[in-house]
Amino acid sequence: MTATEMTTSQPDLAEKEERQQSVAGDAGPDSIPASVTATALCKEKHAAWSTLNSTLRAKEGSAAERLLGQKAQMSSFIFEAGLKLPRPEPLPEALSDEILLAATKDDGRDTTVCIRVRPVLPHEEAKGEYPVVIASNPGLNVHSMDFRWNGMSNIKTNKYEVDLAFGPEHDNDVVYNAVAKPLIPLVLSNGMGTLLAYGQTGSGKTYTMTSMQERIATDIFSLARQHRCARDPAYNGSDDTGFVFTLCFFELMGKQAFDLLDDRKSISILEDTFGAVQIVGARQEDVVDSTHFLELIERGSALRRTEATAKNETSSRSHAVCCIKVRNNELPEAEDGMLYLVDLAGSENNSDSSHHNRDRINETKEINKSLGTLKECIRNRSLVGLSNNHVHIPFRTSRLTLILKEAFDPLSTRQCRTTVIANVSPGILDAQQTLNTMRYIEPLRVTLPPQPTAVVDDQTNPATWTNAYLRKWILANYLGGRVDPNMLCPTESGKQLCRVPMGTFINRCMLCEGVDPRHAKELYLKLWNLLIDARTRNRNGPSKPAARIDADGARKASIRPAVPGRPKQLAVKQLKPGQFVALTPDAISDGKAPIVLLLEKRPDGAWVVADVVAAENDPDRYELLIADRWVAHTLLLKKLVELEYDRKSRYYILKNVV
Ligand SMILES: Nc1ncnc2c1ncn2[C@@H]1O[C@H](COP(=O)(O)OP(=O)(O)OP(=O)(O)O)[C@@H](O)[C@H]1O
Repeated sequence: MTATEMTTSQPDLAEKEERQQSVAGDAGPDSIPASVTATALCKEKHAAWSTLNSTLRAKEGSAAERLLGQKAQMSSFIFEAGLKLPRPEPLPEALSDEILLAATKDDGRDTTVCIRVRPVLPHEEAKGEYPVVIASNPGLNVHSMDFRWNGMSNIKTNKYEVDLAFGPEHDNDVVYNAVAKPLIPLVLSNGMGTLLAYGQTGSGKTYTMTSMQERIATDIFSLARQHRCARDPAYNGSDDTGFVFTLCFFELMGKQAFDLLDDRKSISILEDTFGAVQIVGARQEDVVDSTHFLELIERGSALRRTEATAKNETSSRSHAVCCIKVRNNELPEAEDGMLYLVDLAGSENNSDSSHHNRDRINETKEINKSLGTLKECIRNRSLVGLSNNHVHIPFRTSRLTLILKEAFDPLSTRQCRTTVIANVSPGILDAQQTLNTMRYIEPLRVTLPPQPTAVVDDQTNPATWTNAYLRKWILANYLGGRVDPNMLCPTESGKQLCRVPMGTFINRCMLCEGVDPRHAKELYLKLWNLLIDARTRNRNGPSKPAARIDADGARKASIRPAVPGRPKQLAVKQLKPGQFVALTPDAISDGKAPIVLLLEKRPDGAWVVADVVAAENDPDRYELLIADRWVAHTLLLKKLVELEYDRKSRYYILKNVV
């Protein structure tokens, strides 16, 4: 107890004793009634508590001030230390071809991870802010202060590897040509391209995304014209390119979505029974030319919700999704190409959001949660090819990842490419947030093991072909090399090309001069015949005849020789598409697919089926591999089984054997 505390507390004690005596002692005529004394005591107690509270509050206040003072000291210390850093070397303004080639090389990955460091802004420079984030391709160096437990500190350089790093010297054209422009040909040939701008609030996401949108608005029409020119020598360069572009623009805030082309009307993001994602109620505008495209983007951007944050006066507090659908009128059966341009909401850390009210704190939590799910989906999608175990991709957890589902779905038959541009502020005061951004994006860049180049397992099985062997086969096998592999399969392996739908395949072939749809279809069927032969061989053993597909598309079943006297297993007339059927034991060659899903009955009575395999970690649950199709003779089909789809685990569960 301190001296001052002693002086204030001793009279209190004396008074208390005196009072206790008067309450407990002889109650004389002028003594205070017990009830009155109790009230007085309560009042006094209350007064003592409030004194104590105000003393504590004063102490808290001075502690907070002291903390603020320490923080200010720390900032100036960081600035001083930053000023001692060597000035970064200016980077060349254009990225060399070598760097671009290395970043876009075919290494089997569907995701490109880039970083963009914006310049120090004039108001930051006025405050003495100093750049400590330096792009040095293909990586990034972040200098940060490292504080030790003993009070010592030094400057630490954190190195990160990315596919491409853009510095303040690189303008929007350099960024666009390297990351966004390559997505347009993919989308025109029915693929799906996704461009995501990620980063801390105020790091330049909207600046980057707006400039990408402006350039895409011009180039998508000119590239469509070029495509038409290459296909049709009689084309006169008119606006009728055969492609129809439809745009919708909306923002996502937690579980809510608002249409930015229709006065922020509330819309719904739903998955239909076929698993396709529908944006219900959103206005979809057919875009006629670049001016119209830009007008729509401007209209939508003006309606985005913004709030002031610690780092940005007009921070976007939502994910803005601009979706461009490309329909090819010449090939109506092909899937529509999709281009998603997503300006993600700015990530904020705890200190940035410390002055927010409850709603804003919840909003920040929602944003960070959806960004976490996005990261998990991108990373797990890259891990699918690396692991033998089932890799869970939680794309249904947030609306954003549900919309981009196809980019993460390993069973997607479309060619997909995702590019993430992580934006960072260059200053020393943002170094911690920059490190957080790097920690977020670094795991997205999964390095795949080197693909075998010269070794082809089985020259008669396209599923085992590398891209190099596939190219060789196309050049050697088809029309004296008229189909250009750069158009048909720039990066795909044999297995990936077999997953491309027929419409898309034909569309890609027709981009080559002198190839008509009939030739393209023949090539598609030739590849599929090889694949079906190989699959059937694997299943039935080497001596069994294989399934065939005729030029008119009709499949002939692989005929498994009937075993004499074998009892009839199943009333084949009962069979309908959509039923699950267990196979006979000798049909299950490797024990992997005990059950199949009936897809389509061929004219000769055989069935096109898809494999249903037991989950790796749970033999009672099954997974449908819709892309693994083959033709099964009815003699291979043993019993009807009932499988129930469990939405929660996304597996099928065996209910009953009929
Ligand atoms: N590469 C750049 N060159 C010049 N200025 C830039 C660059 N990147 C960003 N800026 C400027 O930085 C400021 C913040 O950028 P922007 O609004 O795009 O940030 P943001 O990441 O979208 O922020 P938020 O998430 O809060 O919306 C703007 O004034 C913008 O003009």
